[in-house]
Amino acid sequence: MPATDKTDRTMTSVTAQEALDFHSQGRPGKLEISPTKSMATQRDLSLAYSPGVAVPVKAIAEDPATAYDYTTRGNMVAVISNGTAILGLGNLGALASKPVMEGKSVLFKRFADVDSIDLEVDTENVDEFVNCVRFLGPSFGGINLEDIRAPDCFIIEQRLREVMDIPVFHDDQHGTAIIAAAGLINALALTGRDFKTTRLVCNGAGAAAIACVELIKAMGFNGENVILCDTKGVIYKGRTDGMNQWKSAHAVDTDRRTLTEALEGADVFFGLSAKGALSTEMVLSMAPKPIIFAMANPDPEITPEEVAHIRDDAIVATGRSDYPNQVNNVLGFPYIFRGALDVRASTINDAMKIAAAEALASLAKEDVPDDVAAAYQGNRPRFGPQYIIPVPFDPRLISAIPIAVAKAAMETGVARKPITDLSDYAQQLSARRDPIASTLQRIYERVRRQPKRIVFAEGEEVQMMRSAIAYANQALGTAILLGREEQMRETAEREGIDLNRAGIQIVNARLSKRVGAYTDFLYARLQRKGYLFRDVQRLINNDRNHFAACMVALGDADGMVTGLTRNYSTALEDVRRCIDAKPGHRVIGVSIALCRGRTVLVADTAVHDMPTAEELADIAEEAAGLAKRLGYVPRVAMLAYSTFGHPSGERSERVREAVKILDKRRVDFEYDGEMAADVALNQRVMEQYPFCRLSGTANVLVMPAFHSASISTKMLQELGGSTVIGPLLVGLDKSVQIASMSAKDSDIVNMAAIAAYNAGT
Ligand SMILES: NC(=O)C1=CN([C@@H]2O[C@H](COP(=O)(O)OP(=O)(O)OC[C@H]3O[C@@H](n4cnc5c(N)ncnc54)[C@H](OP(=O)(O)O)[C@@H]3O)[C@@H](O)[C@H]2O)C=CC1
Ligand SMILES: CC(=O)C(=O)O
Ligand SMILES: [Mg+2]
Repeated sequence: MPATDKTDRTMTSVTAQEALDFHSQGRPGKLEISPTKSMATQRDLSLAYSPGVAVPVKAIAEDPATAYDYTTRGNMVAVISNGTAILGLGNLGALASKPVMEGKSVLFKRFADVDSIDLEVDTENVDEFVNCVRFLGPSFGGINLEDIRAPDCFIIEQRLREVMDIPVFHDDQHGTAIIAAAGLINALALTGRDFKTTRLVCNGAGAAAIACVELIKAMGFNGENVILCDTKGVIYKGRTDGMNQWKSAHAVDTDRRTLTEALEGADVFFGLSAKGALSTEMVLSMAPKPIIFAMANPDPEITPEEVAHIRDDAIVATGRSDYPNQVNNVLGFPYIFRGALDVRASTINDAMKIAAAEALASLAKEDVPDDVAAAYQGNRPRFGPQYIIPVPFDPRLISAIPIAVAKAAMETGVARKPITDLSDYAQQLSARRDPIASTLQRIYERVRRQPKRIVFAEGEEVQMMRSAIAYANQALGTAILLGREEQMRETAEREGIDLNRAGIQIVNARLSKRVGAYTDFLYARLQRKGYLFRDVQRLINNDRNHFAACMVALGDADGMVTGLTRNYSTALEDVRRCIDAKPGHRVIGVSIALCRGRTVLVADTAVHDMPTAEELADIAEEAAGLAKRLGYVPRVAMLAYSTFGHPSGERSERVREAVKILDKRRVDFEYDGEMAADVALNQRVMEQYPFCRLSGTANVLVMPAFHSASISTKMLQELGGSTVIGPLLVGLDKSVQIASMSAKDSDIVNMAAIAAYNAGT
């Protein structure tokens, strides 16, 4: 079990009890199988099973490649172990390895949307193991071998690769090697070293260690400068005790015999052995600025605290997520298989591994988005000794790594289904990570074709600056940051943000030549609403929401985003002083909730407290309009606590009345109600009302009042695991979006993109 002390960690560790509770609570274990096709009706059954299923059976028999079209094969990986080297815990058997293998399967899904199942094979006999696995090819697009001890793992992998026509990848070997190589590239760069002259000692000469050493040598590391050690000490030329052919291949001419001797003056330590194998004395004897990758799991060869206690010039990495610099194969296997599956690669070769390592290393050098900063509990990491490698929750991994792997597969001729449009592939990859992406993808794409000028009203806020940079970087248009330039530049300098790039414009309201025009414009609107000229002057000079909204109103910007420093309704009031509703429209808020692959729009989540029947009908029209603009065919449910008159009550009457109003208006979208949420969202429940006019479950939910809208979307987010975007402002004459005060920079960029999209692409 991981230690429970919390000294100087970036993240809290876990207790043994917490780990057991986590695994036993609810449904025991960590995964379940869920169908991808509806099984609601007799017809579904006929299609999914007999007789319908016979059709794809025959098609696959005729052309085996169609298995990728009609079955799960193309996205399904088996995680297979016999439990002979479970993490660094040793040989605890196949059954005991199951929590780790279930874990790997879950990580495949979570990080790269690869479906996966764990298979524990209860034999230590190499032939039996190979014979068990070799016939499983038809079920899977790839085989991930895990926690099988050396040297058995080398023989098993080699033999399976020979007889199977799908990638067979021993993760402890190659996954680990890829991540360690990526970390090494960056640690060498940070300490001014190179592959030719650096001296490396690797403790452990098993699966992970041999693969790490082989990969870095394949990448150009000088083999003469690498010493391997195992439980018997240094692996030197001529040693006979405890040797095998894989160790012999890396034996060197040296008179050093122990790990202690080997490490004297060494630049790099790779630990792929066991807890506590590296002593502080050994660390003291290493060269200046030593690089120490203590990768044994769950407990490293030495802890970062122990190293920090004796020297302050070391770069330290471990395999754990509760220290900085996690060098762990979780950063690799999900994405490597993603890329390999997507081109139907027949194997995962060295070129694909090196491409993955290089892509990972480069990513660590880029500016870090909010989601990653959150994984560091708010301490935004910057490339340096404490951040040489991205963290597993880095949302950029899903697009960066698979694409590098897929390209390398195509270049080396092992891709059976090459990808022609890589930019389209990059978008598909992002969409896999987060269902929001597929909804937003279209918006981003359209904005890119017609870029827009968006004013980021709270330009002095760091998140606004980061979002503006991201907006400009993604070629969405010009990001106008509103605020005092000097302040902004100071903050930017401190935060390492580069404002001197194309697509960024800074506007200081006080120095702007447009102050007069904005003041006149706003005074004309407000003079009969109790505002004196100098009140309006003050609003324009001192209040960035008013200035920004006037910029948009008078065409100096196409859209605006705000919300970080004021609550939603205050920001909306600011904007409404400057911008009206679009003629014939009503301003409302619509939230988009994405859950388990389903998207629903919920309205009104921002403006109307207790809408009248007339207002509810307007809300339905506005929300349906947004749904159409987002590419959905709206099916609007007018929600209430009752369904079609039962139980009756005064509050539901307003909703019923709204349906009648929509009838009179002859609107051109599907709607019905009043109905309860389960009727709207569950096909089987809806079928109990055969007269219901919705052709399927609702994708637009009009709530009877603001409180139910707000409460239900927040519950969806907190309890239902939904991602909720918005509320998006709909119905304004000009394009404005208000982010929530807790918005991350990625949320703000989304809001800015939506503002740009609404500005008339
Ligand atoms: N961070 C990561 O992503 C990963 C970390 N690992 C970690 O690496 C370690 C090894 O795993 P793996 O290669 O799969 O296991 P193997 O069983 O294949 O290899 C273990 C190797 O470690 C050596 N060893 C064990 N204890 C010591 C010690 N005290 N001093 C020197 N050498 C020792 C063994 O020596 P001998 O040959 O003499 O028996 C053997 O060469 C584990 O702790 C595992 O958790 C593994 C994969 C990924
Ligand atoms: C991380 C991993 O695969 C291991 O420690 O075995
Ligand atoms: Mg492992």
